Amino acid sequence: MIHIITGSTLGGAEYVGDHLSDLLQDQSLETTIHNQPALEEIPADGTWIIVTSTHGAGDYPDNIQPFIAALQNTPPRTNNLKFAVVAIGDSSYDTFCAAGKHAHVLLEDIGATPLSECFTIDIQEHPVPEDAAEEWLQSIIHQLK
Ligand SMILES: Cc1cc2nc3c(=O)[nH]c(=O)nc-3n(C[C@H](O)[C@H](O)[C@H](O)COP(=O)(O)O)c2cc1C
Repeated sequence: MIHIITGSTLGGAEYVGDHLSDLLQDQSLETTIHNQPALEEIPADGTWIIVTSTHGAGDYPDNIQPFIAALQNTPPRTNNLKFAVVAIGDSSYDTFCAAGKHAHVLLEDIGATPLSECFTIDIQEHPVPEDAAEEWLQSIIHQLK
């Protein structure tokens, strides 16, 4: 099972999560989308794809903050957990994609196995972030089958 966990304020990261889910299902892979992620409801095995934007001054969107805090405070066993992070942001901020970059390091710190580097999408360059995310997915999808 591939769990798609989104952090979004304005909906953009949620759209990217929906698009990745559709593409994965087209390849007969099973997905569950968590737009209000709660750590206790998401098994720490299989694959997590975290898709998060950055808000405030390098902060996580509100909806994903409790999930991240729970990961920090009560990390699950991650021996069987692979992950990838898609970070969406705007390069006009000094804190470009800070939330997604933080999530990537956090998951590595708690022992999960990365499937790729943290993938950043700059909305200045990619006003439709789904397209960049789709291209990225093609580069890692062989690891998900
Ligand atoms: C108030 C505000 C603060 C933002 N702060 C950052 C930031 O610190 N770093 C960054 O990379 N992008 C920042 N952004 C850009 C958003 O991450 C970007 O617009 C993203 O596409 C929003 O995705 P969402 O619709 O999922 O919330 C900010 C946007 C807003 C409106």
